[in-house]
Amino acid sequence: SLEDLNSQQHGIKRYPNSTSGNSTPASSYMPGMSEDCFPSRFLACVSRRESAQKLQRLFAKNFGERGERIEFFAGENLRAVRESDVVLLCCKPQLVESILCAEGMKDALQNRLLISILAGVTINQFTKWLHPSTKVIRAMPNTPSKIREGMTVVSPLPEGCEREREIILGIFSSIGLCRFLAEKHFDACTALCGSGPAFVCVALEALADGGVMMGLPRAEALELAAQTLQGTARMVLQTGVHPAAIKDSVTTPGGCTIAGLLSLEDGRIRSTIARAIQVATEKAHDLGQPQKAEA
Ligand SMILES: NC(=O)C1=CN([C@@H]2O[C@H](COP(=O)(O)OP(=O)(O)OC[C@H]3O[C@@H](n4cnc5c(N)ncnc54)[C@H](OP(=O)(O)O)[C@@H]3O)[C@@H](O)[C@H]2O)C=CC1
Ligand SMILES: O=C(O)[C@@H]1CCC=N1
Repeated sequence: SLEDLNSQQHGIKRYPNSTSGNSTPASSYMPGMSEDCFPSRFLACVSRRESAQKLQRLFAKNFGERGERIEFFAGENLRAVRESDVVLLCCKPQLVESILCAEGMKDALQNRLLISILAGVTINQFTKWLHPSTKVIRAMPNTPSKIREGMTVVSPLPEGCEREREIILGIFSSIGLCRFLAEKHFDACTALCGSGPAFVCVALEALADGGVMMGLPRAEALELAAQTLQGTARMVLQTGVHPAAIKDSVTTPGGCTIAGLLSLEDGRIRSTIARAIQVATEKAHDLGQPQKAEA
């Protein structure tokens, strides 16, 4: 099947949301979890009251399709953590120490699952701020999660954490693809899928600009570019065909595609894009080191 081809050729796999085969009823383990391991109650914490109000307005319209509830807290991290089973940490890397070392936080986080999406901050760093009973994992989601087309990479869980694994998949599979990868790859994943949407948007904008240069109306040029990008990416994901094979199949000998491709190669497009991932990876690593992040 296409799915088999995917996992053989590129290891692409969409993990299921379901908890089939699970023998522990969710309610006996974590009261805030629904049966399918998706949280039934969310407590969103920010620092400023205006942010909480803004989020409240935003989520008033599009939240709770599975019956889950959301509440907003400004400057009340400790209270929210005490009422939670799973904590998703999404602050800037340079704020993590002050947030986790706030009075009472270490105790409040005992026996909780802490999921960090912070760039560059390692699990080893977290263990210094936390009680040993706090389970820490890292996740690196990206912006297309907003339309449930995200790519989230999650660090592996220790043995015996099947329930936590299902909770993590329940959360991140609901907003796109989710896969586990060793923590040593996280800085590269941060660059490729965390920063990736920004890099892709530069290419998208440039494609549309080229169309505009040749007389296309701006809106249509952007639509053509975006759908072309989406369609091609979906071919790779759904069929497992290598990008080089798609490129070759488009390229008629002596045609216009090879003319455009040679122009791209003159501009060293491949090494330019690959180097962007390299420097973003190096920077992501530095974000976890306080002195370097501030430099
Ligand atoms: N942007 C992206 O695409 C991705 C970002 N990340 C990671 O996500 C993290 C956040 O990045 P980003 O979303 O860009 O940052 P933002 O500045 O947009 O969001 C940070 C949030 O943290 C809140 N906050 C700040 N201080 C506190 C505090 N003391 N207590 C509670 N909440 C607080 C802010 O609330 P308030 O508004 O009230 O100040 C704000 O809502 C970073 O660690 C980044 O590495 C990971 C993957 C992708
Ligand atoms: O630019 C950043 O630091 C964050 C991490 C990945 C995406 N944005």
